[in-house]
Amino acid sequence: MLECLFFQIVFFLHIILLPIYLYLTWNFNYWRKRGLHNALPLTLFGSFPSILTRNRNLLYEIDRLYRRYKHRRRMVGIFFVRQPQILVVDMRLAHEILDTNFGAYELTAACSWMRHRRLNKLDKLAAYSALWSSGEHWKLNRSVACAALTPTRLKQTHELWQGSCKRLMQFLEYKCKGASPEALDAIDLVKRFVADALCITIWGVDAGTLTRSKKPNLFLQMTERAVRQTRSLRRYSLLSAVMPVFSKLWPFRLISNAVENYFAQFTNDALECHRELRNPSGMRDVLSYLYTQQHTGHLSDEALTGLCMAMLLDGFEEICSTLVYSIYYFARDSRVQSKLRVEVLQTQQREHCTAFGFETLKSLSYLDHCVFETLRLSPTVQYCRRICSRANVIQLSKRKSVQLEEGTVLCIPVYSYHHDAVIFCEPNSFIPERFDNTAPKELMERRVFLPFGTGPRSCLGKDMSLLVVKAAIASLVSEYTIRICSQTQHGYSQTVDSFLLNMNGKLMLEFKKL
Ligand code: HEM
Repeated sequence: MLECLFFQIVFFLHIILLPIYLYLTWNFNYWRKRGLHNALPLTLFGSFPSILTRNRNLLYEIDRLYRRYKHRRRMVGIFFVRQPQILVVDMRLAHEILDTNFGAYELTAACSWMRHRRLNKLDKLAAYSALWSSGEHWKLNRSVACAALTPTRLKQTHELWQGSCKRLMQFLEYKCKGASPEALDAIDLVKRFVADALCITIWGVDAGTLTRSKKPNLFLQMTERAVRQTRSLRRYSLLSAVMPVFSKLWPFRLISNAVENYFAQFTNDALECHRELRNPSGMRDVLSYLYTQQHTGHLSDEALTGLCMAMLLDGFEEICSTLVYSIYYFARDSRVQSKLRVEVLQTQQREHCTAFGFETLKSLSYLDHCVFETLRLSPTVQYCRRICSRANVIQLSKRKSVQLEEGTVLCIPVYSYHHDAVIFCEPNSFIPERFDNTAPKELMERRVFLPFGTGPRSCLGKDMSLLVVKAAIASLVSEYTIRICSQTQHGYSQTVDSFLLNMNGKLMLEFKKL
């Protein structure tokens, strides 16, 4: 009787598990049939076990594959759970995909996901972001955002960030007063500063994130909420890769109603200030610029909110991460920090100034190299993904080529390029001096260094980000020494070193007034 029950259970288990097994492994011959070498996929996991085990960042697994194939193949077939994708190993091919043959790969993973959801129906405001849009929408969004961030306009806005830096230093002083030793959470500090700098640049008003108020700041809370929501898209796209029907059953929203309403109201209030000329930015902010466009008949109120919100959310996390990592590397390396301080203080003396002007900030070459070294070692965008917008043939060697179908996803492993010892000696060390011989610009032109991507879809916030990050660092190191404190030595560094900077966690550092 028991034996019979046992066989029945085994039989039913087979009936249930066999279709799942077949479903998950059905595609595993996909690349072999097309004559492309593929990294051996595992059932359930595909080429990346950590997608499900979550024991380490996906980027390390991409890096493992990159190292295995880098001198042997231009690209290899991989499986994102069961979805066939391509890992682009050859940097020249990456250049072709991102830049010279852009027409064939114009979609990014983000905008392709948004396209499938019929843009504008859900997430009205996200539709104004160049990051999330495609086709004509993308061209329009990108051109409006780029026009608001031209070098001339950035020069005008620069004074606003100087105000943000001043508020940062006042806030730091206030925070350090009671603390002993002066240990502060660097992530919290950076988030407050970046929210302040972006808010004054975009809306022309003070977000109040660097005030002494003990109450949680609503602007920061809403920004973080929106960033968290876009992050959870990763989990959602994983489920969609296993079961494409999932995305139809559960239409994920990128920006919740509450966040959308908050920023719509915020934009309205800021516009009121503009109309009554109570604008503290002296009309140098992005909203004022867009408002003049609105008067010439181009933009609706919804577009104004959408464009402003997109600019905040497309760059907030990236600037925060770059700034937090930079500060962390300075705290770990007193030699670099001292050398940087000498450059900053000597320039201050020479120019007889405390705050750095636009041109002066650009001329601080060691600071420039420190920021680029941070972006090399810890690129905030670890890999770029592109999607074939039409069927396309890629030459693998003189005699061999492979046909890629429309919709094929290609992964460009930026982190792995930045950590390739053939290009960057001692790739895992923080050495800003490496850029003394070869300037970051030259490496970017050779497409071996891609902190801001390359080609028509490269980052449009690059110049603004570099200026904001450099202004904050110059202010900090000119007045404080930054050191790792005991809490960080025995815990947090592990999390940071494992690359995934946990922006919801803490990074305790010591700030000591000079
Ligand atoms: C240090 C800070 C930043 C870093 C490291 C960074 C990095 C990048 C990278 C690597 C890409 C290309 C992604 C790809 O090719 O798939 C990108 C795209 C983009 N970035 Fe940034 N970014 C930063 C700040 C910003 C800021 C402040 C803004 C907002 C003004 C912004 C807006 C965008 C947009 C809209 C795109 C998509 C462009 C398009 O598809 O046409 N970024 N960023």
